[in-house]
Amino acid sequence: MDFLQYQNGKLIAQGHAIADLAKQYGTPLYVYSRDYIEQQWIEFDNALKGRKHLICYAIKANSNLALLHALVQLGSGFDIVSQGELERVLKAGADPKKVVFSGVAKSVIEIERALVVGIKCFNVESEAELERIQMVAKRLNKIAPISLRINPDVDAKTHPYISTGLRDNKFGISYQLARDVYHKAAQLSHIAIEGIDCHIGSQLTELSPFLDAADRVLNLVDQLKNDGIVIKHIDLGGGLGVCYDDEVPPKSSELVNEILKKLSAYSDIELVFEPGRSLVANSGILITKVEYIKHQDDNHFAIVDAGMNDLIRPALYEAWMRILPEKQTTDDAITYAYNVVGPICESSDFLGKNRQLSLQQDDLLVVCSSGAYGFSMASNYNSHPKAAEVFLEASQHRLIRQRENFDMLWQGEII
Ligand SMILES: Cc1ncc(COP(=O)(O)O)c(C=O)c1O
Ligand SMILES: N[C@@H](CCCC[NH3+])C(=O)O
Repeated sequence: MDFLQYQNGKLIAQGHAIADLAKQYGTPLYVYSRDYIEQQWIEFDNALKGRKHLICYAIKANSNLALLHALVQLGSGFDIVSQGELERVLKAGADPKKVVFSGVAKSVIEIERALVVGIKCFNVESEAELERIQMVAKRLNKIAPISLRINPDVDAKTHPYISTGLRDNKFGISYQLARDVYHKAAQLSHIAIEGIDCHIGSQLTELSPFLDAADRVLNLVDQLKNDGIVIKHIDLGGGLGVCYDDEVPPKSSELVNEILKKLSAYSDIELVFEPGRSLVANSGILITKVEYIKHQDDNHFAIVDAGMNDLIRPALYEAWMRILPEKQTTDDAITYAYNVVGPICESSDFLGKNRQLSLQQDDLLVVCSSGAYGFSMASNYNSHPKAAEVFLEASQHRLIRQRENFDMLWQGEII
């Protein structure tokens, strides 16, 4: 991670000592570099210069309002999957005309709200959803802009839980049916066909699945053109992977360049991307404190104050995330192969296994690459208040979400 390095044996994030951040804000603590996020967004955007385009950041990756506001200021659009996410982007100051709405289960109320605020487009995931949008739009006397999310049946070559473009996945409309559903959409009085969409999965580390999916989408665009159905934008979703360990995913500019080559004959069509992880994962760290060390039989446990309630990726996908000690390990240090485990009463509650570390009680550890699908997937399981979040902005840092207190834990409950 570019913004983390050791100086005089201490871990520093963008000029700030991890130990000082932990002291000021407490642990567990999420810290994000605003500069890093802006840099990723600008690189993506620059690669698309000269082409009509929109980057719709997928806010499920990290939906903190300060982070969203930073992207609003850059001119970003947003990909949302619920009314909660819609309200978040509006609160952060987003232009609804730059918001695309994905997700397989849009309710009547969600559709109504999106129509009232005037979003750019619904990414429709089933024929039944299309009918519902028509029904709601007719009642409100509005025209609903739509894309069909195509399930291209392409193997994203990623973890099965985060693969979304295979025929057995619940997402999108099957490639074989899509043309007929477009014909149906064209007949509906309160539907305006705007685009076509696909998103085949997350943490993709190769270009070929993106290109295969794009081929299938373009094939459909051609067929639809022959049928007299005009597609104004192509949305190729998100999914670009990041380096957690030794992966070498394509850069956003590489992905964009290859896609632009494919789309050279379609220069009048706007290009939309929905990156999430690639913009934010490596902007973020989770700082946690060692509560206890336990050497038992052949096992060495570092029991820390952050668990699967704060960061569920290791428990859910056995995801490997780099863990760095705040104090740099010296050559003569005695190390053990630690399982770094959290406070939660589940055996799957670990942040990392078999990590060679030299540790003592009260030491700090940093879980790298936790800017995406970290806090946004956090829960209050075992009644732990959620962690605080901090933004690093150039040489400053500031709180962007206060640590939850106990009153917040039972807010809304009735005895
Ligand atoms: C529809 C849609 N768009 C975009 C994304 C963002 O994906 P990623 O964070 O892998 O870029 C997702 C999540 O996988 C998604 O479901
Ligand atoms: N939560 C997943 C990514 C899911 C993407 C959403 N479709 C992860 O942490 O890798």
